[in-house]
Amino acid sequence: MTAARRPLLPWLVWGVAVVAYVIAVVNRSSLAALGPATQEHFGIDATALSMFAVIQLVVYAGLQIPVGTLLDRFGPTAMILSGGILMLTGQLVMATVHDVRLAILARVLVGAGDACTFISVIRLLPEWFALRQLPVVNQITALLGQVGQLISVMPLALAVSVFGWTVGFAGVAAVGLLIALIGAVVLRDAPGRGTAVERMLGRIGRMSRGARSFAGHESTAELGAVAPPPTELVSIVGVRGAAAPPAGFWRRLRILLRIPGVRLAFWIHFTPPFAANVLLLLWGTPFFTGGVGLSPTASAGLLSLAVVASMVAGATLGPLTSRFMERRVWVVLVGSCAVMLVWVVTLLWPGSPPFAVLVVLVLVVPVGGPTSMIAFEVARSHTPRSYLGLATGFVNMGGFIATLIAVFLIGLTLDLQGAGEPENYSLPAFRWAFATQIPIWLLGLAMILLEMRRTGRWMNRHGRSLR
Ligand SMILES: N[C@@H](Cc1c[nH]cn1)C(=O)NCC(=O)O
Repeated sequence: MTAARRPLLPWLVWGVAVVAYVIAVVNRSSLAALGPATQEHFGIDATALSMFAVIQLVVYAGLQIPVGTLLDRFGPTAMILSGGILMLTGQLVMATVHDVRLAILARVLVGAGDACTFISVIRLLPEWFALRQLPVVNQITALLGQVGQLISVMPLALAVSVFGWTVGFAGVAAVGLLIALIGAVVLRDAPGRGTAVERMLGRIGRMSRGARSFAGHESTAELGAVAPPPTELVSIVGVRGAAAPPAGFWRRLRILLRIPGVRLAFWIHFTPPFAANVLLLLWGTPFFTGGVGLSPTASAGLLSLAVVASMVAGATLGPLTSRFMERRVWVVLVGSCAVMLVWVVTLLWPGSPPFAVLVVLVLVVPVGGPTSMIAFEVARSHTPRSYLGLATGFVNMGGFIATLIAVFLIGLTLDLQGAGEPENYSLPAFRWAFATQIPIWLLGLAMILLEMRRTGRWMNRHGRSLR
């Protein structure tokens, strides 16, 4: 095999895009290990502190559709770089202010930059990798983001405690600036397209012009706004209205939502991951310590095991869904049912669930995170190329909406039982609270089955086979 048949540039572009995503995760979780330091720095209570996290999540989820629209207009490189600049500006504000209102503005900027990054990276990959490689590359991308979460928190907490608040956050901003500068000279939307610097100078370099992707197609730069489907992106012909002249935002959204495969992808992102997010983001520690009565150390051990289980599942599911692409929606159904089943067994266990059952719980529930990545594969198979940014953003909202609903219902159910404070936590109260996840799974599973049938009929009509 010649060097020309094994292009290096896709790996280089992917490497820089992944580092940009890891930095986004570092920014996202930069307050995770700094709760007390943040309270002291701004003089705020725990409720105000939790507002930082909630605002950031709401900004992230709320911006997915606008960012997806901009992604289709300006391309992944511009969006990844803009995201990086927004996040580093947010961290510079965080580093320098003492006013809590400005700190909230800083978190809004960080949330907005974060919202630009993941879906842009996911949108970039089909331009550089072959259809069979994508499930693996997508999973490794998400998996490395998790590593970022694991390794970023400690160094930042250490930097803040040794060098102080300002230097710690300015340091994060400096790393972000470095990656943005590297991104400006490495990232390219597709083979044949220039880097950000080349486009600014109006001169596309030789490396960019001669670039080849693993997708086995020549440069897509000369193709029209809507190219043929070289990586199983659906042809525009199959989508009513999409071939019309450039449409406004609402019309584009309506056209997209008429495609059953896109709706199927949304529910695939909605159903499997929320239970893992609920455990890891908020309710894991209160349940294990206040509900089951474990020590904080045992509880932290279980949550760390959950992160490892999620990474192992990602590394396994990538090759599996690449090999059995035609069965990928069944993988989602089986994965979601397994997550629900293990929770039902834990909730119905007579008395306090033994440690072994909790170990099974934290090994199975996190599988939902990587399973939800299949949503992006399904979305890509059903979306015209010029709508793929919007579709990716729309689909990426699914898991976040389900997580916000579950987190809210669990808190509400605890409050309604008078068990909303740590001193009132009890196992029966947590049983009812976690049982509120069941209707969310049932809704998601029912919608997946419904949209699967509709997608099947749509595919028959348009002579397509991959669901
Ligand atoms: N489904 C998650 C990614 C994931 C993979 N494994 C565990 N989680 C997702 O969509 N993430 C979006 C993001 O911005 O990180």
